[in-house]
Amino acid sequence: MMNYESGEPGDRPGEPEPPDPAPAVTARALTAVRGDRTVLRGLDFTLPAGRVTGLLGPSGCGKTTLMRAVVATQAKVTGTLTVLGSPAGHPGLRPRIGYVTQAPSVYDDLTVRQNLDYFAAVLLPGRAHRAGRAAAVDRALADVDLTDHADALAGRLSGGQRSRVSLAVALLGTPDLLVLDEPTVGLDPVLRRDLWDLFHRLAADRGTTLLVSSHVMDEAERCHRLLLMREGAILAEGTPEALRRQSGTTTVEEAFLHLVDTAAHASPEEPRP
Ligand SMILES: Nc1ncnc2c1ncn2[C@@H]1O[C@H](COP(=O)(O)OP(=O)(O)OP(=O)(O)O)[C@@H](O)[C@H]1O
Repeated sequence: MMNYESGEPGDRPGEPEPPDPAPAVTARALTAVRGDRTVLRGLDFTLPAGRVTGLLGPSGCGKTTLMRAVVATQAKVTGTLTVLGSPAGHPGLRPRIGYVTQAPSVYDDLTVRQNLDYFAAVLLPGRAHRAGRAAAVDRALADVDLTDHADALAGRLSGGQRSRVSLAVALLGTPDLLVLDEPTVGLDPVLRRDLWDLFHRLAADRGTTLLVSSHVMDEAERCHRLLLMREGAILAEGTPEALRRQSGTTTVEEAFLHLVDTAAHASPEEPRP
């Protein structure tokens, strides 16, 4: 069921890209300090609406911090950050953004369906929404391919299944922006492929904007666009194809390494903050 369903050009990575739509997120001079370290250093980037943007870079480069800034859970952030037309953190954005952290947030002593029922009740309280809640839960279960496990206790699921319950919770409210922190970590290749298919289906069919982090470079090829990060800075931004072409390489991983070398030669003495 997790297949591409749209025939629009550019929906599959590797196909000709249509012009980027208006940005769903725009960051200018985005800086974040954690402890006594400047973790994001004056970032400029955009996330086009209705596209899957991959946020790639080595462990510790600041991917989670950038995501936390976008969903406004990160303290000590400066610069300008506009999300879905409002400043990041605007109360009106809360129901429009889904955020899935690296640690699955599920109740182990509840079944999969009970977990979703609980979060649906928080999102859509009251008797008037009973039918809407049931429909949202059924749809989210189907989205993540867990309908057959709806009555299983969450505590008895595999790691990958638990992550998918977390993702289903984030999908309950039909978010316009979905921010996913390393959602495919530890998954087998088939599940990874199915999840990426789901991400593309959400973008193509529902117009959802997705920001998906990974430190595995081979996932880059699955994205419409990429933000390549290193040491708190954006090294490059563009389609996988454009990044490969600009650096004269055949893979995004080689492009990344080329960009790292180029940056090192451009500023060999640059001090680290
Ligand atoms: N609470 C904190 N106080 C101080 N420094 C922190 C804190 N949390 C994270 N950091 C530092 O901020 C930097 C960026 O961390 P972040 O979690 O954003 O990186 P990441 O790219 O998401 O890493 P990973 O891929 O391992 O999840 C790291 O050097 C980390 O050590």
